[in-house]
Amino acid sequence: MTDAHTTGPFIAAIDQGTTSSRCIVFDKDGRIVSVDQKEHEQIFPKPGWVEHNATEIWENVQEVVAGAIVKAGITAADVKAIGITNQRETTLLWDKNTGEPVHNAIVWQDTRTDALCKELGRNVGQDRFRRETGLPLASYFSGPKVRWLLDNVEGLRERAERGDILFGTMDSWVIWNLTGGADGGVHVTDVTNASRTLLMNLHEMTWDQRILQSMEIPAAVLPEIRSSAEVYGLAKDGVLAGVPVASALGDQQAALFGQTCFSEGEAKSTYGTGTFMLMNTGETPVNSYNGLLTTVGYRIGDQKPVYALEGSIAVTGSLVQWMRDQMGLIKSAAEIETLASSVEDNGGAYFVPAFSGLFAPYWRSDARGVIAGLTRYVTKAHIARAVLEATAWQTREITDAMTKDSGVELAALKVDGGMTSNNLLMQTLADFLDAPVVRPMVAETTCLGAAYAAGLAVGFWPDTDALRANWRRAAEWTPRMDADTREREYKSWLKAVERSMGWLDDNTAEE
Ligand SMILES: Nc1ncnc2c1ncn2[C@@H]1O[C@H](COP(=O)(O)OP(=O)(O)O)[C@@H](O)[C@H]1O
Ligand SMILES: O=P(O)(O)OC[C@H](O)CO
Repeated sequence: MTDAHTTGPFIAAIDQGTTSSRCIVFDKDGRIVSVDQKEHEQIFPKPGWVEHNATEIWENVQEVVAGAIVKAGITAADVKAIGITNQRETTLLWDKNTGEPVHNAIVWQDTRTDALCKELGRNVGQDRFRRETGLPLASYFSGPKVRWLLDNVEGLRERAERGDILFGTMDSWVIWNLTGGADGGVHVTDVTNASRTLLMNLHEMTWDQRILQSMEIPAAVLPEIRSSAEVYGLAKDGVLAGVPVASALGDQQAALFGQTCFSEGEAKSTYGTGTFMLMNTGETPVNSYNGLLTTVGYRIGDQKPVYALEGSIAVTGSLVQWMRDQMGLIKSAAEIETLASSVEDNGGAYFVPAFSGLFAPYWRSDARGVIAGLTRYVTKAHIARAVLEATAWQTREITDAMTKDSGVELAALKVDGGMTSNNLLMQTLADFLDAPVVRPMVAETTCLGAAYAAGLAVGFWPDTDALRANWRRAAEWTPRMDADTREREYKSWLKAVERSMGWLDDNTAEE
C-alpha cells in the first residue's frame, strides 16, 4: 500500500472510538499510508444505559494494528512511535492480576448516574466541581461511573481498597494492555483524559483528594497522570513489539492537535457519534458562564499545559445511525443526504435529539428527544433534513456560547469527522453559523493528532511549526442564507429545544 512518494519511517496511531477502533499509519508529511478499522458492539441493557465489552475492544485494537501494518507493507522497525487517542470518559475497572474487566465499560453517553449526580450536587455542591475540575456535575463524566461500579458490582469495593483493581478510560486500558497487561503493563493516563473524570484538579493537574473522598473513590484504583506527549513504555507483544508508546490524548483534544490549533482563539469541531467543538484558550483556564466545559487541550512533555473551552453535543452522527438502524428510514448513513436533498426545507419539523439529555450549553439530564412542528405535510425527507439541521443548530448554540465566554468571534470553523462528508450538512452549517466552514485534506484529524504528539515525543517532528506546515485546506463552504430566514429558523429551533426539557420527572424516571 505504500506508494512511491511515501518512504519510512512512520508513526502509527490507534483511535479507540465510540463505535469502532482504528489504526492509521502516517508518514512524515502527515499523509495517510494505511488504515484498518473494526466496529464493536453497542450494548443497550436499559433505556439510557450504554456499555462496551472492553475485551472485544482490546481484541479489535490488536487486529486493526496488525491490519494497518500489513496493509502498509512495513514492520515494527519502520515505526518510530505509537500514538493513542480514544473516546473520552468511558469508564472501565479491571483486575490487575488477571487483566479481566469486572464489568462492561460504561460509555460516556450512559445516563445511569443521573440520580447519583443529583445526590452529589446536594451533598457536595455543584460549584466545587466546576471550580476544581472545570466541569459541571453530570453523568457524562467518569467519576460518577466509577462510583456506580464500586457500589453495584458485588465485592468490588473491598477488592479496590485491597489494591487489586485498576480504573482507566480507554487510553489507560489500551496502554496497559499494549505494554504488557498483567505482566508489567504501565497504568497511566494523560492530562486531557484525566480532565474528563471530574476527579482531576484542573489547576494542579493532580487527582483532587477532597473530591475523591466525597465520591468515595479509593486512590489505589487511579492511574498516574502524565503529559500527552512522552514515552510511557514500549509495546510488549504483537506486530509493534518494542515500539515506544509515546502519546495519549482524548479524541477531541487529539483532533484539536491534528487541526494544528496551537494558537489561542483557534477552534475546531469534530462531527462523529457526537460533536465536540474545542477552542484553544492558551496557558490559563477560562471559566465558562455559558454552559461550556473548561478542559485541558494538551500538554507536550514538561511544557506548560494548554487549556481549551469545549462545547459537547451528545447526539449528532448517532442520530443518523438511529434513523438507519432503529427507524430503517435510510440504508446507509450517506443516504441521509440524498433523502434530505429531495426537499427544499424541513417542512416545519425540528428534531431535538436529547436522547442522553441535553449537553452543552444546557446540561439538562431531564430532557428527552422530541420532534416538534409535525403536520400531515411532513415526510420522511423533511425529517431527514431536520436531523441534519439539528447538528447545525446545536453547533450554532455552542459557537454563540464560545464567543460570549472567550470574546473571540469565529472567523471560520475548521471541521472534521465522519459527518463532514455530507455536503448538505456542511452548507447548512455555514448558513446557520453565518461563517465559512473549512475541512482539511486529512479529515482523520483525531489519529493525526495522536500521531503528531507521539512524533514530537520521539523527535520525529521537531516542533509544532513543522506540523502546521502539513495542514492543507480541502474544501470550504460559505454562507448563502439570508439573515432574516436564519434568525426566524433559529427561534423555531430554540422553541423546540424548550419543548424537550423537563420530560423526565418522578413519574417517568428511568430505572
Ligand atoms: N454522509 C454522512 N452523513 C451524515 N452522517 C454521517 C455520514 N457518514 C457518516 N456519518 C455519521 O458519522 C458517524 C461516524 O463518524 P466517525 O467520525 O467515524 O465517528 P466516531 O469517531 O464517533 O465513531 C456515524 O455516527 C455516522 O452516522
Ligand atoms: O468516539 P467519538 O468520536 O464519538 O468521541 C467521543 C467523545 O470523546 C466523548 O466525549
